[in-house]
Amino acid sequence: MALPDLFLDRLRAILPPERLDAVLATFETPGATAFRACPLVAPEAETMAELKAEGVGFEPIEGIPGAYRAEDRAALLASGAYARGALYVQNASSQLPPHLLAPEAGERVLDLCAAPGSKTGQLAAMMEDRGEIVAMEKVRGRFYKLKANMEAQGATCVTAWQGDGSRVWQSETEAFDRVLVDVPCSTEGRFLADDPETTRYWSKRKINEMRRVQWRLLFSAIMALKPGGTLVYSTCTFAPEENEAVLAKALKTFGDKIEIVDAGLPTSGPLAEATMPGMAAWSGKTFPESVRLARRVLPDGLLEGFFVARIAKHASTVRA
Ligand SMILES: C[S@@+](CC[C@H](N)C(=O)[O-])C[C@H]1O[C@@H](n2cnc3c(N)ncnc32)[C@H](O)[C@@H]1O
Repeated sequence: MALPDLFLDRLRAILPPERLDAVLATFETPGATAFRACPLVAPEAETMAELKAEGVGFEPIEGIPGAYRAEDRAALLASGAYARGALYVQNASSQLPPHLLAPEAGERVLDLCAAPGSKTGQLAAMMEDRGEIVAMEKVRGRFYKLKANMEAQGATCVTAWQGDGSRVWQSETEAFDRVLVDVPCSTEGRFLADDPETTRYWSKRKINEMRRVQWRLLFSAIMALKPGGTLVYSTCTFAPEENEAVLAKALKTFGDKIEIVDAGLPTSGPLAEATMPGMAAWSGKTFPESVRLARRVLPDGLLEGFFVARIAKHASTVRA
């Protein structure tokens, strides 16, 4: 397997031994295609009926509301619904964070690292396009992609801002009901053994660089969240430095003003079987017990490798 040796060694230390072979097998072939309907473009029932009428096969994904698995990717992409923007191709794991965040219509929501807008569009649909989603993106080209995607998905409640999300809290202190922090990461969950491009920029140094960026973003997200609000932190990587260690730093910094709470994922069924709790320790460091409430999603050919955590903010983090 052409994956970096250091990555494989780390994975052996991260995963339970009985899960290792199944996870390694997923790096050999691209995963199945998952998608969701875009109800702000056309009602979901109409889109699914249209796909059926065209002979495009799909089945609902158990445990993830509104997520479907396509039988044949090419047929899905050739469908009328895809051409009209009535459906959006999005990995099943990537559809989890918006469900954990559970935004309600009328709320003010911050999507701190938003492009290309897969989760922003999903949030807007969950909010029935009512309220406001501020969607931030630092990289100019990706910001324009985000804007185009929101237009295509009929998400008029989204205000796209180009800028550095790690600074937004300075002007938007405790201003949002919910915050999604889907941080940039070392993307280990997307590695493919026969595609060197997927691992090209990976290194221990990259992990450490990402960890610093992620901490600044999570800090900003917590500061921008109203007391009483909910935040979801997610990555598509296995590295504990970018996952549990970032959460542990938040707990150390903010104490009992924040709390990691149960992620709220199903406790039985295929999704539950594909996940494991956050790690208790890594590299000689023990994490606070509540970090175990985060969930690691292990890739299984449908779900890609992911990490999700839900944080409740109990009190203001602004110093008097
Ligand atoms: C994992 S991707 C987000 C994917 C997106 N949430 C989605 O579901 O489509 C992380 C994004 O954060 C952006 N980013 C990196 N640093 C940032 C920063 N300081 N502020 C805001 N966005 C940033 C990256 O350019 C990238 O588009």
